[in-house]
Amino acid sequence: MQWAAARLRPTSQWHAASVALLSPRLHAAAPVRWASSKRGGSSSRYMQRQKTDVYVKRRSKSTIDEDDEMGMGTGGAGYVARSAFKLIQLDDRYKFLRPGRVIVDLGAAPGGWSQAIVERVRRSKVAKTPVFALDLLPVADIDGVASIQGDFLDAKVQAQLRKLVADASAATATDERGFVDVVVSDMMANTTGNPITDTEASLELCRAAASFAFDTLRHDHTPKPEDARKSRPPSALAASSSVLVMKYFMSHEADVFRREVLQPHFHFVKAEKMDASRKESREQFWICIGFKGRRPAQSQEQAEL
Ligand SMILES: C[S@@+](CC[C@H](N)C(=O)[O-])C[C@H]1O[C@@H](n2cnc3c(N)ncnc32)[C@H](O)[C@@H]1O
Repeated sequence: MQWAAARLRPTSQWHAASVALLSPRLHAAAPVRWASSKRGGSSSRYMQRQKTDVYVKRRSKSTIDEDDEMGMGTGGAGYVARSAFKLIQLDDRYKFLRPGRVIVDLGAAPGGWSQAIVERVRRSKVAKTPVFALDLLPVADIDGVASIQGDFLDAKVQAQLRKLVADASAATATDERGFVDVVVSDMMANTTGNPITDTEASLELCRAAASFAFDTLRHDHTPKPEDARKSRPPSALAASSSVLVMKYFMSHEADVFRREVLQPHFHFVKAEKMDASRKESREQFWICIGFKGRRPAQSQEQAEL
C-alpha cells in the first residue's frame, strides 16, 4: 500500500454525517479555520505578539538557519504552525518520536505537529506506516500523513480512526494488547474566557484522548517502575515504551484527573510547560510513559472513561 501523501478524503455522505454529529457546543463555537480564530477581537495585540514571537519567526523560515540558537532547523520547509516547536521541545527531552513507531496525532490541524513527527520518524527507511492525524478541520497535505477530518468526541469517528490504524499496522481494531506506540493530543476547543467552561472542555478532550489511548496503546510490562526510574532516565524509557502526550489547562480538576486516571495507568507521568508555550497561557502537557493496560475503575473519574 502506498502511504506517501496518503490522505483520507471522506465521502461527502460520511462528511455530512460527521458534521451533523458535532456536539452542539463545538458545532456552535467551531471557527471555519482554527488559526484565524486566534485573531479574535484583539487583532492589534495579536499582530504585535506575532511580530515579536521567536517561534512564529522560526516557523516561517524557508531554509535551515545556521544561527538557530535551539538547533531546530525547519528541514527546509517551515512548519504550518508554531505549535510544532512545543512537540519538538518535548521530544528533545524524551525522544519518543522514533523511526518505525505507530503514531496518532489528535487535534492535528493545520499540521505542525504532524510535520514535526514525520520529520523525526521518517529520517530512516524503517518508517512503514504513516502518521495518523485527526482534526475537526482539514489537516494540510503532508507526505507520510494519513488524515481524517471529524469530531474526535464522536464514537463513530474514533472507531474509523482505530480501524485505519489497526489495518495499517496489521493488527485488529480490538487487539487488547494494543497496536499504537504513541498518541499525542494537542486538541483544544475554542476558549470562551470562562475558566470553568474552558477547563471542562479541555478535560473532556483529555478524557476522550486517554480513553482512546487506553484502548489502542501497546501494553508495556517491561519497565519495573521503581528500578527503571532509579537506573534509567525517563527519556530512555520513552524511546522504547508506549507514550501518551496530552495538552491540558492547569486546574484543580486536571490535578485530580492526573492522580486518578493517568498515574494508575502509566509507569511515569509528568507535567511539562514548554518554552514554546506562551508565558501567559495556562496550557501544559502531560507526558505519560509505559502503559500498564486498563485498570478497573476505582473512582468517578476513571468510571467516566
Ligand atoms: C492547538 S490546535 C492544534 C495545532 C496542531 N497541533 C498543529 O501543530 O498544527 C487545536 C486543534 O484541536 C482541534 N479540535 C478541537 N476539538 C476537537 C475535536 N472534538 N475533534 C477533533 N479535533 C478537535 C481544533 O480543530 C484545532 O485544530
